[in-house]
Amino acid sequence: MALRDTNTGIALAVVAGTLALEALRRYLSKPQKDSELAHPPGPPPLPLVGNTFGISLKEPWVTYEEWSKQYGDIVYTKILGQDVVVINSLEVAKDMIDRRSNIYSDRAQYQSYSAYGLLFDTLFLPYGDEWRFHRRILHQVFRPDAIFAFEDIQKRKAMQLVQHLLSAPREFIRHLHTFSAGVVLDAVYSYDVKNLEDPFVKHIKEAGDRVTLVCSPQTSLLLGLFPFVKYIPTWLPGGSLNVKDFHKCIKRAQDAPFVNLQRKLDAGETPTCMATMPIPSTTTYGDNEKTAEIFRGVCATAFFGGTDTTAMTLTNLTLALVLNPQVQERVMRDIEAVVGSDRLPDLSDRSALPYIDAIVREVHRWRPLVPLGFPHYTSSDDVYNGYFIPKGTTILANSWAMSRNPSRYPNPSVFDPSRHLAADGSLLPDETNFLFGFGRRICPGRHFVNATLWIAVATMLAVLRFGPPCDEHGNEKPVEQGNTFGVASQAKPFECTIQLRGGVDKKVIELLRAEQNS
Ligand code: HEM
Repeated sequence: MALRDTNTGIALAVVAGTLALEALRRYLSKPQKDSELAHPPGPPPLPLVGNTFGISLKEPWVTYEEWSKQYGDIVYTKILGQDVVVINSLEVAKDMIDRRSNIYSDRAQYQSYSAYGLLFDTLFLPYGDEWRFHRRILHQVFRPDAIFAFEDIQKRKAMQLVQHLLSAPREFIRHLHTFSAGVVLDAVYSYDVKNLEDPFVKHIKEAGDRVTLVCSPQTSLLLGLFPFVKYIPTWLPGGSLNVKDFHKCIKRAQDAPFVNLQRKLDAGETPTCMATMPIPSTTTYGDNEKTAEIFRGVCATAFFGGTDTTAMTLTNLTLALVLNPQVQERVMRDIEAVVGSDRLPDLSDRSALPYIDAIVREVHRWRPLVPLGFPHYTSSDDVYNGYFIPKGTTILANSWAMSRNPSRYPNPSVFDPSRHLAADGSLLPDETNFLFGFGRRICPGRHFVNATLWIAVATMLAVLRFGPPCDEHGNEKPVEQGNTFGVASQAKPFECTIQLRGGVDKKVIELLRAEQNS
């Protein structure tokens, strides 16, 4: 990472200077407010920097939740001259972002997005025709009734995951990443990943990391003020921001999977994956070449958007299982009753095993992966409940605060899947969709990832038992329960034990072996 290899003191000074200059630029260039209506309430801003320094750097979502106790569900603040509205309640978020989605569906556009060619990725595109075209493709592939096409991949990869966990349990986080990359790469490009050393995975991972670096708010600011940073040679500190090298890296990650796929097609294979799905003739954008280029970008978006998110959620899920043996016991009993012990569960058992879906929902709620969602941006002025929300306001939906609402989720810090079940054991209507965002921008991969997580939990708990770590004398050690911080937040690395559970039928062991040898 570029900022990691610079001296920390210099980096801090550059960032502080950058922030101050940017604040001054925005303050001077900002037109006066043109409405008599008040903004929503919020903490009084300091000149130039606004409320920037009153916000926790590690957990801004906690600061915003505290503000909501004083100012209400919708809080206005100014960060570096930028209007920001933070929404802390699910009802208000639905009211604004879902019901007024024609106003709340845009994304802020930083100069770095176009300079680095990031607009191949749906996530960064402004609201408009090209974005709609992306969403049509994503919907066609990942809508609930289309994802069954990927069931075999999810099942096969889950069986490989169990094998990996049994053979090297200490490296479980690595296996969860291999599994996630494997499912998504196979679903998108029909590429079979064996391990994380795979050169293909390395290329795509490097491209993903560099996209994350360039789109971070600090780098965007830095590049806005010091555009020459783009030309720093690759061998100097900061060289990973070199724009020419960046383009090469992204192009390699986007094109290589297609070259590989073409080889398969030339050899007469008929792989089922996103990249071979026919694009309906109504789904075009510009000429054929442009359509094909966009299609490659949407495939890469699915890989970038789907891989780390799946692995990080599985890491949180493993922590939840280690800390809650009673949850594991219940799943094992359910699987025994519904599936028996001589085969593994598959997605056809899903409706008969609602507790596993409840676990998946609860892990999204218990440790929200993207606690502030991805910022939306208003494309025109709005008036909400008598408050003025100007065009160009950044909208942050505080999913973390929503997931901690005690009237909706009593004892919110407790991992309790049964809160998603009715008294008769059936699933309640899904109230955890907000953890995938809002309105027209809601994550298009949510049904696919929930199916992937379901099959992973079902397969793991049919065969394995997760427990706390032990020292060399076999005594249990405490489990690390902290969280990392960033745009996405996950469990800090922790230790655990993973063992074959008692009573697993020989047929199941043979099935797993057969999958490993295939
Ligand atoms: C646990 C896993 C995941 C979580 C928590 C998650 C969460 C999110 C969130 C919060 C957003 C922003 C939504 C908004 O702006 O309101 C988003 C956007 C997006 N996600 Fe996911 N996601 C996950 C998995 C996936 C997967 C598996 C895929 C693809 C197969 C995917 C593809 C995308 C794309 C393309 C967008 C951009 C949507 C747009 O801007 O229109 N995500 N995701």
